[in-house]
Amino acid sequence: MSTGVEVEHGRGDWQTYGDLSNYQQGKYQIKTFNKVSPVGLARFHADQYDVRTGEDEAANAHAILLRSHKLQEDDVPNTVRAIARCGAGTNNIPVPRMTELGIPVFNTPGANANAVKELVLCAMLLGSRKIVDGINHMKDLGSQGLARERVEKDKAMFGGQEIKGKTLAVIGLGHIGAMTARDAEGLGMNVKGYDPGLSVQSAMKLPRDMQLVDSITTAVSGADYISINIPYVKGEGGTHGIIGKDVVSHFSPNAVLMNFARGELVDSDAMKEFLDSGDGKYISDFPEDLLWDHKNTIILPHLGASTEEAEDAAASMAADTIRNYLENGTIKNSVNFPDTNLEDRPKETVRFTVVNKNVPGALAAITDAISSEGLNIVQQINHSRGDIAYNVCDIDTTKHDGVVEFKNVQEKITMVEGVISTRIIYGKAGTGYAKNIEGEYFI
Ligand SMILES: NC(=O)c1ccc[n+]([C@@H]2O[C@H](COP(=O)([O-])OP(=O)(O)OC[C@H]3O[C@@H](n4cnc5c(N)ncnc54)[C@H](O)[C@@H]3O)[C@@H](O)[C@H]2O)c1
Ligand SMILES: O=C(O)[C@H](O)COP(=O)(O)O
Repeated sequence: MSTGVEVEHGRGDWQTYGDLSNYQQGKYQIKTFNKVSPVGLARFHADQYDVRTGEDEAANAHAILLRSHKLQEDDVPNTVRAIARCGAGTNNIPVPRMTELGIPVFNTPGANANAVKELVLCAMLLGSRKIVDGINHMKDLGSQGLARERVEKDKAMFGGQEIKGKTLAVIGLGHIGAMTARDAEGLGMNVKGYDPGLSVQSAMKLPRDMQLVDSITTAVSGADYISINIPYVKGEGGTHGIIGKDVVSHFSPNAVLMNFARGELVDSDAMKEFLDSGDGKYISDFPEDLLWDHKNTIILPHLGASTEEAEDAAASMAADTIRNYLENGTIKNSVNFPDTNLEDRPKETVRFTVVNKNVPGALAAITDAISSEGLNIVQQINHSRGDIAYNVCDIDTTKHDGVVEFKNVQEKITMVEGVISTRIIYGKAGTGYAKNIEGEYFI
């Protein structure tokens, strides 16, 4: 990807940060937590990437890929440029802190939605027929040699209902909720849904006859089945315990709540009270202390996204996203950084990116520093989101024979008030990254 011109900049050794013994110059280092699909990891070509799946190998990583691992700040060395969640929920990542550190966090919208939807449909059937009780009963009978003798007689103990004609309420009509609503209608159910942030993309996937309502309580009132498919967000205005006493008080006595989103969305005390008082059911892939062994619950391991297809799709999307960021500076599907996509880098230019606090004057300081070194910006993009701003500039190298002196300009820009990090995306993979850490320059 070189233009033939040598760009003189810091080597990105990060010597300050300890052990370099496993650091291969010239390759991006990818650290994984959890078991990430090898199909996805294969997107990191071995000539440019070194993927580390072992424990204690985070030192000097350039990017992190993970699933549900609860990421701590200590897992994130200063060399890390980006983090990707192979999946939807990013509540296991300290996203606000990563934003402060200038690190984009990505997820993989929709990549595992079909898998979750299928498990929700399965849960609905588990909730309408006594399938689990029946299986356990047959095992008991079998172990006593009575299975064939009692099978017809005992079936009367396990009668159920059909889902056709029943009402399903879907809370959250994103990738999973919209698919669930559509397929439930296909199975002959009446569907209603609630989502104050419904996207156009999701709205287009909703079944034609579904009823959109304007509150959770309206959605759950009179519903036979309820599926919650929203993110878990801590703090004020968040979704912690959103299915609380007030909402549960609107449940029909026999309602089945399916929670394949996050355990913390449901207030366990309120749910237990509801389950104690009638025939309602709770089906989830998140075990909560008060609920996991209740007679009216069916609790699975966290299996929603655990299909081969979903694991491959989520890991592939995460790997492509990280590659696009590391190799081109492009941001897509970030939960804390603005979408940013500059046209392909023109020939004979060098790409330079800056992450800075979204404060007045930073952009001007960056462009001034570049022009004061006699360098010309050919194309540029600057986007912001909340407290963070991101710039990508392509800088002309044609007027420089041999060496373009970029070292000084990078240091100058990195040390501008409010700048967090800068990157020269050129030459050897993994080099050219500089950070302003509390007023000190690291490269
Ligand atoms: N069990 C699993 O393995 C598994 C797998 C994937 C996702 N999930 C969970 O499911 C959640 C949803 O996944 P998705 O892919 O559909 O995400 P998504 O972002 O496509 O959809 C989420 C939807 O919820 C809506 N929403 C947010 N807050 C809401 C509220 N208070 N009330 C109603 N709607 C609200 C949003 O507007 C959005 O449309 C994830 O955040 C994750 O926590 C679990
Ligand atoms: O948010 C998600 O995508 C799911 O909860 C899947 O989690 P997992 O990748 O750990 O199975």
